[in-house]
Amino acid sequence: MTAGKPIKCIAAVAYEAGKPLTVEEITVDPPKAHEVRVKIDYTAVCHTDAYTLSGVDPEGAFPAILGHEGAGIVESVGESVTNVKPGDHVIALYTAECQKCKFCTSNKTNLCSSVRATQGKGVMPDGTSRFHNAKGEDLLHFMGCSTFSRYTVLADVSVVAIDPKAPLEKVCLLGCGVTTGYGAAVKTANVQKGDTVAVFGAGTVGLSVVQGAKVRGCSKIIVVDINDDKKTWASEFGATDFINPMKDLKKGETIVDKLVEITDGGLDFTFDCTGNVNVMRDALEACHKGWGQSIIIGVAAAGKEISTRPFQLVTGRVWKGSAFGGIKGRSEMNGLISDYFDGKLKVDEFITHRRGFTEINDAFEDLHHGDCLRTVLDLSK
Ligand SMILES: NC(=O)C1=CN([C@@H]2O[C@H](COP(=O)(O)OP(=O)(O)OC[C@H]3O[C@@H](n4cnc5c(N)ncnc54)[C@H](OP(=O)(O)O)[C@@H]3O)[C@@H](O)[C@H]2O)C=CC1
Ligand SMILES: N[C@@H](CCC(=O)N[C@@H](CSC=O)C(=O)NCC(=O)O)C(=O)O
Ligand SMILES: [Zn+2]
Ligand SMILES: [Zn+2]
Repeated sequence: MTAGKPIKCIAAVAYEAGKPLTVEEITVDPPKAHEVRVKIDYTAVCHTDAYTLSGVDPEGAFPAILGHEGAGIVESVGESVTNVKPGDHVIALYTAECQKCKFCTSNKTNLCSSVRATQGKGVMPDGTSRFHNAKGEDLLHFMGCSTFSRYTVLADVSVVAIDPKAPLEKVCLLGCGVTTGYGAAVKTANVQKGDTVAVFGAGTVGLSVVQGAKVRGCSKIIVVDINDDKKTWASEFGATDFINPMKDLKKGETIVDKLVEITDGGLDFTFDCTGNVNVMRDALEACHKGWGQSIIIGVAAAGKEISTRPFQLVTGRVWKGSAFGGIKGRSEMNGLISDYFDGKLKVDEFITHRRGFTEINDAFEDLHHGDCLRTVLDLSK
């Protein structure tokens, strides 16, 4: 009934950096060729949404509809869409997978170039927006997803159909945080049985690295976080040790000294899940000489740069990065859903808060409290 027509629906609009979102009625245009319109049922708020809203994202532009950790049901598709159909249950993918570009066919990366340039400018691949406010002004898209709207339009390469038995109110988390951390451990780093691992930052991303390391049988999984309240979670997700650098170090001792001491020379793998460039340096320098690898996952603000003595790299430590855990969304998401059904991948455990969509600004507040991993918003409320 709605196919081919504009839809009026509720959305949360970020009009200005650093200001609360405005929940209001917007108009969502029908999908054009190679586009899909999705009714979003559930979305979580990721730290990256808060990062962009704060104004420190070099790609952040306003007014925009943020949100990228969402799941819903396809309402209609534009011409030439073959990978999904109306009624399919889908997860939005901020890392597209066209399966044709130089990146997708390289078998070296999950980064896809098909829509990334326009995605970074907040528009659809044809350079225009599908969102308009009541004044008729265009609203920008975000990360190719814009899940903070009851209806959104995505490029077909940015959508994956999933097993309809998967509960959308839970697996929406596979749209970012859980997949990112888990994939960073099992794909980007490809940690192995017996490896030693340190994870800096015990949010959803860091704790998902921990569960990946546990699945692979790593011998030591050390979580480093400045908040003691994260200790119980760390242990529940599989950490063997927890260090709070604010209180667990001797006078004059650094976190690098401590980690190197308790691991007989340093770790096989470390992961930054904080976005703090000083932590990124510590994570690299805590790696074992000769082979230790440090994976940067955290997103740092505009203008921030990483540094270390080149000698750290000369002597065999490796700095790597990971986006969306190295996971190719369209090819590999259903594998993660199977792991979830088989009890190998924890997802539900990250949902500490649930709210109606109109409470979205409270969900951003939740992020700043130590008792929150993810708040899932119900778009029907
Ligand atoms: N590369 C990618 O594909 C992706 C990157 N990200 C990025 O990953 C990072 C983590 O995301 P998420 O887990 O959602 O975020 P959270 O904010 O939930 O987790 C970060 C954790 O790090 C802790 N922390 C802060 N400073 C330090 C420090 N100096 N040393 C140790 N721990 C510290 C925080 O403690 P406290 O709560 O007390 O501040 C918090 O527990 C973010 O930067 C996010 O933008 C997210 C998804 C995908
Ligand atoms: N826009 C930022 C970069 C933000 C960033 O690094 N995003 C991550 C995902 S964060 C998800 O919560 C990512 O996958 N980056 C790869 C990409 O292609 O965007 C900036 O310009 O610094
Ligand atoms: Zn995210
Ligand atoms: Zn591609």
